[in-house]
Amino acid sequence: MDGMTLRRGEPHAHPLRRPRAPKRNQPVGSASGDGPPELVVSEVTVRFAGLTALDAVSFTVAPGSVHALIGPNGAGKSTCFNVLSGVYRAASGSVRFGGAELTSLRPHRVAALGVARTFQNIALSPHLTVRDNLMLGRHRLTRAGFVSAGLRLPSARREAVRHGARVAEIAEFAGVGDALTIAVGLLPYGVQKRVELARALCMEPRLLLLDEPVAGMNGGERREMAGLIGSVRESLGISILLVEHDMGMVMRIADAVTVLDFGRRIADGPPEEVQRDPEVIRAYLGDYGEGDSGGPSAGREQA
Ligand SMILES: Nc1ncnc2c1ncn2[C@@H]1O[C@H](COP(=O)(O)OP(=O)(O)OP(=O)(O)O)[C@@H](O)[C@H]1O
Repeated sequence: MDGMTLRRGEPHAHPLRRPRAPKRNQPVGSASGDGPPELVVSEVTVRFAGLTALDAVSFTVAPGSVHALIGPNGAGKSTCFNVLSGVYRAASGSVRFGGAELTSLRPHRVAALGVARTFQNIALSPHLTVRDNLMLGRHRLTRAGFVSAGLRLPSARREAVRHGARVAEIAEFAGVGDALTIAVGLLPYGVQKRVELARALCMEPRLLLLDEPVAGMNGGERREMAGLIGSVRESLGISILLVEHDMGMVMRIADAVTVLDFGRRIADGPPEEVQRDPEVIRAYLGDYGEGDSGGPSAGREQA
């Protein structure tokens, strides 16, 4: 299953047999020849004690699209991500990814279906090298058992070589190929965030959940990350659902936007429509204060 497709439209090519290593952001292939299925979130409700964090929220992430989930602080975005990745249970509603119902699955079962996630705060092992962190991302694809790996049986060695080559390829794609032997904790913040995205790609996902991928980055780092996310969509055909406060980035890279406010969906559609929606403008003005530049149409100049 891992890395068998060079790019969409070339389903039989094997990226590891290519004569030249891909340069940064060149296609590296996806998990399988299959495109991702739709992600259909239907009427999902989540309650914490007396608080309704998500109130019958519905939206659909089209296959191969970049879909942004936005909203003021406390709107329910992280709660939604946690439902999609199996961390929180919904009180009601469903989340279908192809033929699978995700709401009843635990996180490792959701991951096994090809749903990978990055976190708001970097969740890498800082003392391990980039290569080792990325190899950990391939854990679920590893077939060699503990014993055969420990005994360094030929089959386990061959598998390790194959995963190592794939890791190097994905690292090149993400622009961190030069850092494979460096401990993650020694790298600049923006590079660490790209390593995190690369680790998610190492799971050969069909759907990527990116939680504030450019939070804390400077302008240059933001542009690089936006370019990388665009490349993931264009080269790998992976669906991407992202939570992001940087509205400039959302409006530039998202194909569709869902807006939450107090746990309710208040808008859903193409970015240019959503940013003109009076209810969305009201929600943001309420959150940021009138005249503040943090509203949904404010960020075009950002990043
Ligand atoms: N584990 C929890 N227990 C109780 N309440 C929670 C829990 N997680 C979230 N909430 C509450 O649910 C609501 C939605 O929170 P959530 O973190 O999903 O919002 P968000 O849109 O991601 O906000 P932010 O942009 O600030 O990260 C908030 O009122 C929050 O306080």
